[in-house]
Amino acid sequence: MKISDLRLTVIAMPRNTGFVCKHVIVEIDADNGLTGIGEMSDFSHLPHYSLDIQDMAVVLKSILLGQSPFDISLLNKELLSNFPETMFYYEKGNFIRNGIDAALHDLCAKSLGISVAEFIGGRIKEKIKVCYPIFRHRFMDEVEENLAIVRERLSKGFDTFRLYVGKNLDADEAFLDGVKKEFGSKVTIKSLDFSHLLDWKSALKATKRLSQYDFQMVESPAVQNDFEGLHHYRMNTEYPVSEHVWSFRQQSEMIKHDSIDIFNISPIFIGGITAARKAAAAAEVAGKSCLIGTTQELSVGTAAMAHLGSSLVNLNYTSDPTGPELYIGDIVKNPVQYENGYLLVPGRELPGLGMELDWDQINKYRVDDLSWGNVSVHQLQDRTSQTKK
Ligand SMILES: O=C(O)C(=O)C[C@@H](O)[C@H](O)C(=O)O
Ligand SMILES: [Mg+2]
Ligand SMILES: [Mg+2]
Repeated sequence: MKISDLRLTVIAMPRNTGFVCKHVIVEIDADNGLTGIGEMSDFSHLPHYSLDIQDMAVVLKSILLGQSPFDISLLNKELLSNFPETMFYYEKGNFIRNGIDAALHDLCAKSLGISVAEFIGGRIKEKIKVCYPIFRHRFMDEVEENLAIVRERLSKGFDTFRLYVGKNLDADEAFLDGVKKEFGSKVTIKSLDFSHLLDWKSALKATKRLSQYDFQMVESPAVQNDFEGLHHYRMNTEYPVSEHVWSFRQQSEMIKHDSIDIFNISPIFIGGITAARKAAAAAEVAGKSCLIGTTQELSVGTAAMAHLGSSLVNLNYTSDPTGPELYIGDIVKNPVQYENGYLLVPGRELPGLGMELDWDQINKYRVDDLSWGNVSVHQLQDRTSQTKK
């Protein structure tokens, strides 16, 4: 089997909040008639750093055409030399490699008639516990809106939430207080996510203030790449600490500095299923836990994470992928399913990722390019359509 063609389609998909995220659907054709699909998800981070989609297709074709899709290691090596890692969380080269790597996995597994989970080592679980995100409060009047989201999502089976914090601690506290009073033990707060907004000492002070409420762990409580700061934070708190993995150098520094307890691994931020498996194995060898993070993918990207999570031995904390629940639409005929707060892994009987593109939906949301226009810093950081200053 040889790769014969590649297509990239840009989708602009609004979230329920109105905030629009751009994603790229990847299709890789093989000379036996099969097509593998993947997703480069959520280019809305760093909106002013925009990529030329036509140019990207030309470069990717020059790397992939004529190659065997089974040469995944070789192709990843080649992709990495063209779209290298940087030490930055939202580096878009990782997004590009992720979409291609997922499509290669889909294509190879389809050609073998097996699911991606079986292709990468088999299934340990058939469903993955996930939590619903509550985006960062900037104003007190957002507290009631966010409590209403908890109410609505709880009625749909999501009993675990994560909270982005650190911009308005009065509002963070009021929200946690509201959750405790209204929902008590029916609702679990998995994590407080500081998203690198505060230095470790300020994050520690904020954590102490919020620790009168129950939460399981704390994410990104230091500025990016402050490995020692994370270690100091960790040594001064009783909560497990998690951090995203965005480069192997960064992961190795976090291991060396014993910075964290849990690696938040998402294929999008480390550059694919292949890289994510490597990161999970490194975590396992270092005696650390994992969870599957998210950029808020559509169903193709989320299915890839479900297959990955299904095969990991050290996935022992609640994971984050809830993208398909956040957007107003999707691009497949059979979106991934959530049940009682779990993401269901597409079944063994479905070859590849188990997703089928829906061209009516794609044509509804497709746009020409990845250019972004005017998005404010707070919209970017807080993932909201809110324009109030
Ligand atoms: O844990 C995180 O950090 C995220 O989920 C990042 C978010 O900004 C996410 O990428 C989103 O787009 O909402
Ligand atoms: Mg995070
Ligand atoms: Mg995102």
